[in-house]
Amino acid sequence: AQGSVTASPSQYDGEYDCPVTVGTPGVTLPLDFDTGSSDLWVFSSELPASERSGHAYYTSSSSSTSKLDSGETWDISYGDGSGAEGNIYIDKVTIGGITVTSQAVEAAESVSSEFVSDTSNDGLVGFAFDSINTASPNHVQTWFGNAEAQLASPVFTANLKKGKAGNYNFGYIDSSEYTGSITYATINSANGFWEFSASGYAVGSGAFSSQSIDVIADTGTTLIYLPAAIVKAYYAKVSGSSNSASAGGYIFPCSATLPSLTIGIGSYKAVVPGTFLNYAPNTGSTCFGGLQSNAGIGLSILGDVFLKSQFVVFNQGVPKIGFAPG
Ligand SMILES: O=C(CN1CCCCC1)Nc1ccc2c(c1)OCO2
Repeated sequence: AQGSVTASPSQYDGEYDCPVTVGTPGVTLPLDFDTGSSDLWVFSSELPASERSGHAYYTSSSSSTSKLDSGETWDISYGDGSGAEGNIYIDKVTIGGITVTSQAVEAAESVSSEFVSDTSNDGLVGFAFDSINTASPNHVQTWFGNAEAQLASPVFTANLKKGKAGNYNFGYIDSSEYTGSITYATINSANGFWEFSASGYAVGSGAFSSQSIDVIADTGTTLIYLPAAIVKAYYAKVSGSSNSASAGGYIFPCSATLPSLTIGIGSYKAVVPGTFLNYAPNTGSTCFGGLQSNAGIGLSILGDVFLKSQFVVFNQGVPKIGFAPG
């Protein structure tokens, strides 16, 4: 089997949400596909009504195929401080025409305010490695982990776009979605992430600095977070920029012309256009950068600002990750 699903950007490309059908009869929910985590969780009838407002949700008792995963709970916290927790049902989950008949569906009993107010999604699908799934006392498998048996190849691809719909494909690589050739990097999955070493960076037309940068590819994170020294070197080329405590990161005049950012993957030079690095308006005539320091995060993240400039192959078989111009 093979599948494909549309990925729709929220405002400012903050996240990319995809329709996922759960249970029988199916309820279709827009879920945030997140290669930085490994829980599939949904807003549910078990939430207080106040936390469900503005959201669609899963009601396990209305699904004839739902079965309580007795004794199992989940509780997740994300790097941005948001979180959710609840209990678990086994039910049918279909994405892009591919159905997993016995998927662990983590039903939310409580969600943090960030999720209540983010009405773009009604939960998440984690596409990282099973080792960081939060179900307890036993891990549950990701949807992709369960779907792999149906796929010709243990791959999914991300074809995210700036300001318009893109897609995720499962089980195949569509050569019409990229140009040139795909360059792969080996994945170190020891921390449960799609983690690899980038080979360096360049700012605009400047010299490429060859250095190993440990990064994760995370579709669930909006921005790019890199070591402070690299970020400082980037904004040194943006007149009027500053690292603003009140804004929570680097800002600059919205009229600024931003240089591109090149990230090396092996010998491949992945270029993020300067326009992608003006993320969104801040206050007044200042704008907030799509590249920010990783200080305090503990790792570097290639989030959507980077990923939407590329065609990305996530191969869980090896594991390896591939990039080509989108
Ligand atoms: O938390 C996330 C991603 N997370 C994915 C699930 C939805 C809520 C956002 N990313 C993230 C991770 C570390 C960070 C950060 C953001 O901001 C500063 O440090």
